Amino acid sequence: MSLVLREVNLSYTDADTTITALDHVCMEVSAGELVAVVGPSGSGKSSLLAVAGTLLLPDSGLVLVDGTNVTRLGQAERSALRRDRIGLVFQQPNLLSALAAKDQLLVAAHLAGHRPRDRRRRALDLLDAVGVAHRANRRPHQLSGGERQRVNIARALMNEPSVLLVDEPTSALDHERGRRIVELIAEVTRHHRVATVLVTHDREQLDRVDRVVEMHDGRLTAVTPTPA
Ligand SMILES: Nc1ncnc2c1ncn2[C@@H]1O[C@H](COP(=O)(O)OP(=O)(O)OP(=O)(O)O)[C@@H](O)[C@H]1O
Repeated sequence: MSLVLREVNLSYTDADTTITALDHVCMEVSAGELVAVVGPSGSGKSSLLAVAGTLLLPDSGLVLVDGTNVTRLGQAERSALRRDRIGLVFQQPNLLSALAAKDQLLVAAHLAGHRPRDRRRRALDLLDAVGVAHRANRRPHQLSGGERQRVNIARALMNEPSVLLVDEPTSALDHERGRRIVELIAEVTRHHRVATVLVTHDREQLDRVDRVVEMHDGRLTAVTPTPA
């Protein structure tokens, strides 16, 4: 199992109040599986991704990435694991404004220590796979919103992660472009055998996912099969 959350609890303390964001959350995602997380605003979806992505440590419970218990790792080890095994895609593609599309991917691979020749070939292959090879030399402001999100997805795959965490990737896109991005995420999940968690509020885009889980008040309250 690529990603396992077991009895995960997370709370935020704000002045004199404590907000429970994750309440005994359990989840398992295997390689090549796409799981969607839906739920109302404030239900804990982004907190779930932050914990799964090792950006936040839970108050209690286990988070396993490829069998490694991340809650036992020090900060440097956790950063290395995040860089090497986890791909993150956020709502707004956080691309570097000065760099061309292919260089966004090369920087990610450089930081992970991949050989220059390998990383150049992989970057171009990935841009081709997500449909923007013809935009490889363009900078973010020269790309459409959909193209930026495609580059973002390609970059997240650059270091061959086991786990792909995607937070509302279609919120800045129109319906048709959004649908194509979810299709792309389904394709890369299968092709690259990543365990993908997709947070979305758009229930119309769930026909390409393997499973849907619902969050309410920090709890995973329902697990539904893919709509027919
Ligand atoms: N840094 C923080 N400090 C205090 N409370 C927080 C913090 N981040 C989130 N929360 C609270 O934790 C709860 C869960 O928030 P979270 O962002 O995980 O929900 P969400 O389902 O992703 O919401 P949305 O769909 O609006 O993005 C909410 O009550 C939120 O107000």
